[in-house]
Amino acid sequence: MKKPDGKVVLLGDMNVGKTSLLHRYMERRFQETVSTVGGAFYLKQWGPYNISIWDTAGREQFHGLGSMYCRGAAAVILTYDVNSLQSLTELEERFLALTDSASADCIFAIVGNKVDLSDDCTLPPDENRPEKSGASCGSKVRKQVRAEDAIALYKKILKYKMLDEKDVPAAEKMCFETSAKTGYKVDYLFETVFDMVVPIIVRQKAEGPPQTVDITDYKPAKRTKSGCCA
Ligand SMILES: Nc1nc2c(ncn2[C@@H]2O[C@H](COP(=O)(O)OP(=O)(O)OP(=O)(O)O)[C@@H](O)[C@H]2O)c(=O)[nH]1
Ligand SMILES: [Mg+2]
Repeated sequence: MKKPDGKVVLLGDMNVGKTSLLHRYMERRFQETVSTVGGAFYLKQWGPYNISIWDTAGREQFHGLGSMYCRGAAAVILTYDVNSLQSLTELEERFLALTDSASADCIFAIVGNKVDLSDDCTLPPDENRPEKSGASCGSKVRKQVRAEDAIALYKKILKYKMLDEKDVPAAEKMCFETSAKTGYKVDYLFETVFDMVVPIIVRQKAEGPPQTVDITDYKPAKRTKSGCCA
């Protein structure tokens, strides 16, 4: 197997569509998924570099693995469901701390997935939020999370990381809305992130191998019959 030069990690609550986004990008289709167990990765050739893209499990029981997957990551894609405010809140409360093990110059992207369920129902900024999830908006569900909410989270991340807004990509550039189902903005998301991680990969390579063990170097002692990689 080719050795990855850099790592991108998808984090976020269960059911937000991390696996579906990765399938859509790598396999060019939307297919039924099962909730991820542990983690799995794809390798993507980007220019002269091999980038490993890690899909992690959002389920609470696998939470402890998150910081291991993030170790040395050049980028973290924090994913939520635009129809679930709770899934955005979880990014701050549960997932952000897992990124402490990422590279010091790690890029952060915030991705609101499943816009196909609500893309023509954006809540106007001056309107109160619906009381309950699933408020009707024509034939679609009203979107619960506004782009401004994601931008506010990005700014909180910069504060948490003690980064200056001037030194990092603008919030508007790093907050995306996607649909794994229709493919909307999925290529744009991954390709923007890949372009941004190249300088980090170049620096990481110049500095030599990391002193910490990388999960991507892990070689199982014995393969199961199915060759499972979960
Ligand atoms: N309508 C719609 N459904 C989606 C989209 N992305 C994912 N889904 C559905 O949402 C459910 C969860 O998707 P997954 O990709 O398995 O979610 P996940 O974030 O990987 O979940 P965990 O592995 O449990 O952490 C599945 O039923 C998907 O078919 C999308 O963009 N639009
Ligand atoms: Mg999954």
